[in-house]
Amino acid sequence: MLKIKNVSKYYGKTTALGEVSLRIPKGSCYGLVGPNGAGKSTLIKILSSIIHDYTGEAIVDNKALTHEQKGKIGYVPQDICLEEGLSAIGNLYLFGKLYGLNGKKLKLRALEVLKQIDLENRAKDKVSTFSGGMKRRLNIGCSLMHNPDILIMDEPTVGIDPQSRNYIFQMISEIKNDGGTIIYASHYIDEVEVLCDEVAFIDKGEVVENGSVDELLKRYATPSIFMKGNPLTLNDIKQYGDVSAKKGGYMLTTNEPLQVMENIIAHCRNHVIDLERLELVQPRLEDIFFSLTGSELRD
Ligand SMILES: Nc1ncnc2c1ncn2[C@@H]1O[C@H](COP(=O)(O)OP(=O)(O)OP(=O)(O)O)[C@@H](O)[C@H]1O
Repeated sequence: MLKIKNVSKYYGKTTALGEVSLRIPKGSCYGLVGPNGAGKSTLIKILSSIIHDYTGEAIVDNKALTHEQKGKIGYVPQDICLEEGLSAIGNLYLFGKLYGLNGKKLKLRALEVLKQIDLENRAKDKVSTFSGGMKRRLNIGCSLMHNPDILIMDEPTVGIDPQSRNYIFQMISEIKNDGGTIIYASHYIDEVEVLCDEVAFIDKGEVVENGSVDELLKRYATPSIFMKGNPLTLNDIKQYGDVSAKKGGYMLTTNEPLQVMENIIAHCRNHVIDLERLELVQPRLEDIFFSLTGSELRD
């Protein structure tokens, strides 16, 4: 379990984080979601012991985040941090040594990690010849060298191809299956929705909401129905819920979507309206974030 209690960090007059408290369960994939400048990287840098001048407490397995606890954490920075002139295995050796590995242990661990990041066939190639996605995978591999219990990833899929993105997702589910904890910061909320068990919404340095993804979806998202018909007008449907025009049709929110769908079908049949589309729209985390903060997540 990782706990953050009343953590604040200021840069001059800028509040990067204000009294943030979170509990991150062991073995979970925990999403930190917020727009650019929300404070995600600052929180991650505190947990990775890169930033020390903060107030509040960070606690790992019931102990304050000290040098000893630091070894339990792996950090994948937002910007790729590799030695371009070294090979993939050379970089893994370098980071492994920084974490205190050497000799046979270092070599064995590097081979394990190479397999995990699926770069065995490029082990001896220089990083400067790698694609952006391969560099991202190697960057993650470097942070796994000391076999951390908690892996913190800061926007790990920015600027990569879909194939590498899938590799990263696969890696995350394998780490989770092995009992590892992942903290995944992203402003790609669709990724968080797929990968994470729990999520914290961060905006302007504050946690505006947190909890299990399923629970938040249930708690906040009102079901919506999208419909399009010829000739379907606002007057035909406004009696069934809140309606807004969207994509050439109408979006209607209601707490009784199935009943309303039945009513609309009956109404269209009785009024000779050709109903071209009638769909239940799945609630999304992105809509919840927007309704709570008024902030958009995308660049
Ligand atoms: N070294 C710094 N000096 C001054 N202000 C900073 C510094 N680092 C971050 N900030 C400010 O702190 C706030 C939080 O930034 P942070 O990088 O933590 O956000 P973020 O959510 O990670 O955003 P992004 O996704 O763009 O990295 C922002 O207002 C940012 O401008």
